Amino acid sequence: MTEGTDMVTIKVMWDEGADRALGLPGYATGGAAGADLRANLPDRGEITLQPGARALVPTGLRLAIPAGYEVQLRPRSGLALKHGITLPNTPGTIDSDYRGPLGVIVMNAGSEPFTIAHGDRIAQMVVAPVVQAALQVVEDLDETLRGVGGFGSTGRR
Ligand SMILES: O=c1ccn([C@H]2C[C@H](O)[C@@H](COP(=O)(O)OP(=O)(O)OP(=O)(O)O)O2)c(=O)[nH]1
Repeated sequence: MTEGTDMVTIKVMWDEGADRALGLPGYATGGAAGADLRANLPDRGEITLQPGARALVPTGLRLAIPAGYEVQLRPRSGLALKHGITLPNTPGTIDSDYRGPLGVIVMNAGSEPFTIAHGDRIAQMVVAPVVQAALQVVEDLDETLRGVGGFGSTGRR
């Protein structure tokens, strides 16, 4: 644990048939925000994504995230830059009350086929606090400098 970094305990259960030898997601450095998730493909061995294709890649894990937190699934920048590998739903949302298999939706936005092998680090998980909104209907909203301007209303530069 790095000094200054908050820590929360997340209970993890291995999925049936998952390869436990891959180990739990790990933080590469003391200051890393994300723990890398590995493709857990003991039966299939690998998945090849053609350009533009996507697949649900199992991690072999189930989580019990404490109430008040979520897990976000994010792409790895190296895979994104070198191969165009991304997550179409980034950041993927893992709810604190979800107990099913943790899957990563991986998409090949590159121009070459890309093969994900068993044990490859395909994405990263970031733990974040959650705030829920109490939505309240009113007839007027307060005035602001921006007002209704949006979608580029402040210009390009
Ligand atoms: O990349 C993802 C996204 C979601 N999930 C799981 C955990 C999450 O808690 C659940 C539901 O996700 P989400 O709310 O994004 O999906 P939905 O399409 O709105 O489905 P639902 O009606 O089940 O909420 O699916 C994953 O395993 N990987």
